[in-house]
Amino acid sequence: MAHEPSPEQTAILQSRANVVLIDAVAGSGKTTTLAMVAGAASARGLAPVAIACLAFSDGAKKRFAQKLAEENAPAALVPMTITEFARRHLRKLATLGVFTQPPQIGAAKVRDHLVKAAQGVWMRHQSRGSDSEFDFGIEQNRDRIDHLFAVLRELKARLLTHQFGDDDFGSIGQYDLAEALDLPVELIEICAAYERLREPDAGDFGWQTEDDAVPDLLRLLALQPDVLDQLWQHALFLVDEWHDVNAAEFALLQLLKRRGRLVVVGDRDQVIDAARGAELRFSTDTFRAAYADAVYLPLHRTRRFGAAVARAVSKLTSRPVEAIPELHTVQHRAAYDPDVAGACARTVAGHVQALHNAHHAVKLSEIAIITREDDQTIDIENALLDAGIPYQCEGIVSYLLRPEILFMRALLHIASGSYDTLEQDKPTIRPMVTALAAFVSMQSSAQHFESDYLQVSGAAQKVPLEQAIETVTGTPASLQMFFDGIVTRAQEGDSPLTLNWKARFAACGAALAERRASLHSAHDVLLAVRALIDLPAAVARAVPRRSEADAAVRSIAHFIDFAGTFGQRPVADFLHELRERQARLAARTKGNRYRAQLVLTTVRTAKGQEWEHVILPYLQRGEFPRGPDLAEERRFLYVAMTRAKGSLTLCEPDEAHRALWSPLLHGDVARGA
Ligand SMILES: Nc1ncnc2c1ncn2[C@@H]1O[C@H](COP(=O)(O)OP(=O)(O)OP(=O)(O)O)[C@@H](O)[C@H]1O
Repeated sequence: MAHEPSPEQTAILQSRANVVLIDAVAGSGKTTTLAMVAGAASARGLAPVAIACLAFSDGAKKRFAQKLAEENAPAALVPMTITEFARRHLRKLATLGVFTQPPQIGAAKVRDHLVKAAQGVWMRHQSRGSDSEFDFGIEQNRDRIDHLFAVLRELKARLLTHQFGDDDFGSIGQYDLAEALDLPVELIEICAAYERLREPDAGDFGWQTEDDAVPDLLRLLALQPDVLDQLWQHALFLVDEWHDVNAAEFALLQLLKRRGRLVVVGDRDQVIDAARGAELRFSTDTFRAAYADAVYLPLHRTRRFGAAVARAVSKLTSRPVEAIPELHTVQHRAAYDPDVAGACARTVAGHVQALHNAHHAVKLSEIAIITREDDQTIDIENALLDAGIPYQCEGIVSYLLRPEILFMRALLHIASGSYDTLEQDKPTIRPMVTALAAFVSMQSSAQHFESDYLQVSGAAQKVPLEQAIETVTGTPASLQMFFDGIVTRAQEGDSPLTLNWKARFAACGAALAERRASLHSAHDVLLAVRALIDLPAAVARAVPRRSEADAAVRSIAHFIDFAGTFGQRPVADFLHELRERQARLAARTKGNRYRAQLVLTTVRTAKGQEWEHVILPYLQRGEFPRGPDLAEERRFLYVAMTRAKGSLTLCEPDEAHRALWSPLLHGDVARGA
C-alpha cells in the first residue's frame, strides 16, 4: 500500500530540477521515496521504458522492486543493477555492429587467466634479473587468487585499468598506483598483464566478467563517441544507494544521462565500501563539479531509531538527524576493564544474556554484535561459546578457521606431535594444509616438484597441494613430513626470498622439535614460534594488503593470549579444546539454522541491515577508530550505530580508563566532529 508522503518527501516529489541529490540519513525512507518519484512520473504520463531504476547490488535492486510495488508503480518498471544496465547497452552496441560480444566467463576461468598473467610477469622479472620479493606462485593458493581478483575488481571500479599502457612493466605509474592502494607493485603488474591478455587491441575484448560491463562500455563509448546517439535515451534516471557509486559507474551515468533527469538518493555517511571503489567525492565535490545545477534535498527523519540514537549520530556526523516521535531506542553503555584479558567479550556475553533473560520476547536472532574488524571477534566467540550462546558469523569466518589461526594450529600439531584431533576432524585438514602452504611457500609446478614425501598413487598427475591434502587427510601425522620435506625444503626455481623464508621456517621447526620436552603448553609453543619467526613479516607475505595483514597479526596475538588462559595444560589439551569449540559451532550453525542464533558480524557486512538490538564492543582507542582517517572511522561508527531499532549498547572502557575512551565519542574530536 502506498504511503502518504512526508513533508520532506513531498518537497522531493514537487521538485522539477534536472539533477537532484537526496541527502538522506539511515532508515529515512530513501528507497520508498525513489519509488514514489517513479510512481509520480508514470502518473504524469512518462512511459516505463523512459525511466531507468538503478541500484548497485542485487539486494538493493530487490528492495527497490518491493518498494515500487508498495507505491503502486507500474509493473513494467523493473529495477536493474548498473551492471545489467551496462550489459543491455553492450548488447545494443553488438546489434549495431560496433562491437563483437565476447564470451562471458565465471570465476574459475578468470583464475586461469590470472595465473597465466602472473606467470608472464614472473618470467619477465626473471629475465630482467630483478630481485622481486613477491611470491608469484599464486596458482596453489585460492585465497591469494581471490585477493588478486578483488584487487582487479577495485582497479576496474576506479577506472585505473584504463590507465594501463601497452607495456608498463616497471612503469612509474604502476609504482604510484601500488603506493596509493597500499599494495605490492607486482600485484598491479599482474593486473596489467591480465588486462593486456583480455584486451589485446583497444576495444577488442577476449572475454568479459561481471566486473567488466561498466568499464568496457565506457571504453567503447570513448573510442566511438558517436554511437552514444544510437543508444536508448532515458528521460529519468533514478539511482538508489548513491553512497556506493564508484568512478566507473559515475562516469557512465554522466555520459548516458544527456537530456534526461537524474535523481539519486544516498547517505554520504555510509560511504565505507572501498572494495567496490565507493568514494565520498561522488556525493560531494565531484558531484558538484559534474552537476553545477544540482538541487540538494534532505531526508533527515529516520523511521528506524528513536531520538536518543538520532542525537548521538547527529553529533557524530554533524548532520541533523531526527527521529519520528513514535520511535524509542534505548541506549546502554556497558563498561569493562581494558586491562583484564577478555573483559569486554565477557561484558558483551553478559549483556546478551541479560537482554535475553530480562525480556523473554527477545529472540537471539534479533541481536547483532557488530565489530570494526574481524580479528576482534576471537574473544567474543570464545565468550559466547563459554556462555552457551548460539551465534552465527555473518560475512566473516569463525576465528578457528581463519588462515592465520590454522597456520598456528598446524604448528601446534607439528611441535607437539599430537594429531588425534585431526584424525577426528578431516574437513579441517584441507584449509590447514592450504594455510601452511600459503604462509611458507610451495612449489607450484608439478614438474620440479619432489613428490617422494607424498605416497599417493598417480601423484604425478595431481597438483602438489592436492597431493599434500590427500596424503595428510589419509594420515594426519604426515603433516610433519609435509612441513619438513615440502613446504620448508628448497626447490629448484625458488626465489632467494622464498629460500630465505623456507630456511627460517625449517629452523623454527627444528628448534621446536629440539625443545619439545620443555615446551609443555600451547602458550609455550606459540610464544616460541613468535620468538623464532618474524610473524608480522611472514603474514605480510601471505596477505599483501597492509590493513588485512595487520588484522591477521592481531588475530594471532589474540590467539596466543587465549592459549595463555589455559595455563600449563599440555598442547594436546588445547588442541582438543579448539576441536571441541569448532564442533559446537558447526553443530549450532547446522542444527539451528532456523532457530535462534545471534549474529556476529563486522560493520562492512552490517551495512544495509537492521536489528532490534545492536551491541558494539571495543569502543576504545586503537580498536575503534582503527585507522588514522578519523572521518572514515566516523562513517564506520555511524553505519554501526544506525543498524539498531530497539536498543543500542556501546561497550567502552570503565571510568578508571577514561584515557582509552574512543575519540570518536569523547573529547575534542567528538565535540568538533
Ligand atoms: N511516508 C512514509 N510514511 C510511513 N512510512 C514510510 C514512509 N516512507 C517510508 N516509510 C517506511 O520507512 C521504512 C524505511 O524506508 P526505506 O526502506 O525506504 O528506507 P531506506 O532509507 O531506504 O533504508 P536504509 O537506510 O536501510 O537504506 C520502511 O518501512 C518504509 O515503509
